[in-house]
Amino acid sequence: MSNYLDSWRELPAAQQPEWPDRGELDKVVAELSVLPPLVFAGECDNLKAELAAVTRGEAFVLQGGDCAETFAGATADGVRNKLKTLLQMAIVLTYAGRVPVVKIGRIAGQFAKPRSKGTEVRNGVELPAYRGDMVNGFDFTPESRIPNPERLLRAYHSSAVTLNLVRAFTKGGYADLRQVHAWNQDFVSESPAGKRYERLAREIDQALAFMHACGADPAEFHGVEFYSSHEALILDYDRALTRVDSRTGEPYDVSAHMVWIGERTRQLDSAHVEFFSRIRNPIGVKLGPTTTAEDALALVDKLNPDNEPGRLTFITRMGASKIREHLPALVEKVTANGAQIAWICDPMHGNTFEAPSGHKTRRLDDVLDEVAGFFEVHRELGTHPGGIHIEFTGDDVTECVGGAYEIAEDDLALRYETACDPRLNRSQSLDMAFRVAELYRSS
Ligand SMILES: O=C[C@H](O)[C@H](O)COP(=O)(O)O
Ligand SMILES: C=C(OP(=O)(O)O)C(=O)O
Repeated sequence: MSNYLDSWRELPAAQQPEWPDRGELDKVVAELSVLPPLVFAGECDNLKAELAAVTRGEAFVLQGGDCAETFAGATADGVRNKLKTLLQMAIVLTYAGRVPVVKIGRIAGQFAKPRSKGTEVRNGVELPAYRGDMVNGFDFTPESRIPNPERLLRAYHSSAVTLNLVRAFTKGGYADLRQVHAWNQDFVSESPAGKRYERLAREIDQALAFMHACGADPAEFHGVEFYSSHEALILDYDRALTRVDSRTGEPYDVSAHMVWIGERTRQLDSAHVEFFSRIRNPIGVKLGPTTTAEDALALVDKLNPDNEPGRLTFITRMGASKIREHLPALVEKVTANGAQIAWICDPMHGNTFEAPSGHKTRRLDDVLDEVAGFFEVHRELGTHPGGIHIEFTGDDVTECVGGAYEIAEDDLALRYETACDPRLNRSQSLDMAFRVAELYRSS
């Protein structure tokens, strides 16, 4: 099995850190290889079954969280705020969109970032780019930017702590449907989206009271299934956390329920695609505007040769100005080929621009327009718009412009806290959920 799982080592692997000491890396990898799994293979299979329902048009994916998690951000408040945002969005989609929602966090492992440039220049000083807390430090000093393999271990432990909190919140009463009001009790409650949410929560209360009176109180009302995911970028880490499932004898990357391949590492003959072809998790591939239908079909052949529903999700990230032009041919040809795919829309990564202040940002209107384009294309082709993949935080940050509070480019510096790309804040995320629910109902 170890040769089978190591075939990727012969192939070009983009975006890997230049570890200064290979011996140190080997020591850390050996340690990671014997640590307990973060998730169980059976849970990965459950997610695969839920994603199979998405490919059949019976459910909708909400996948989201930080662009780049940080070790410092793995606190009870930080995790609870993200979870709260996702639960609020999911309830809006379920209630207003009338669709079961598969909830997947970009959480408990999203610690590595692919970068457009290998270095960063500030005031004439050039240093290696920050590649996520799993690799090097965010501080702009030569020491902090040196890749340090000890960080792989910290990423594992930070993921474990986060997942522990997520499991406690989602199964220990916090995600109970009777808590719909509690998720809305802070700064977001005063926003227009927060007020709209409160009205919806009151309707849910009434529906619950009615069902209770009828004697119905299913377990699904008292907790939610919640899954973890990240971009499996640093192959030494994800390989070290791959274990053979004792039930089936099949290998799973047990660092997360779902892992995805990024737009920058999805080449057919790349180490990433090879590694992913060997694991049995549900997997995603990001597809940008230059993807051809032939590229997508070749990925289907390599990554899902048995055409297993729920195994492969395509996460398209075209940009608002390109999606209506580029997505139709992809979806049409892949569908004509009979491939079982869950199609989901990442409306963030194709819509980033630099504000005059130098902050990377995104306009909420562009984000919503890409989602609208995604629904239009699928409606036109008679295929299923299967979900959204977004970057958000539970905090009141000012990183994306627009929304009901009209965050302007001049406001970005007020609370710009992301370690990499700009995220939607709580009320922008809720705004988005209402919009997506409307689009879903009318599609
Ligand atoms: O999150 C995605 C990428 O890591 C990010 O967009 C890269 O940003 P960069 O273009 O600043 O390197
Ligand atoms: C890097 C990312 O996206 P993409 O690969 O689509 O650029 C990401 O989602 O963090």
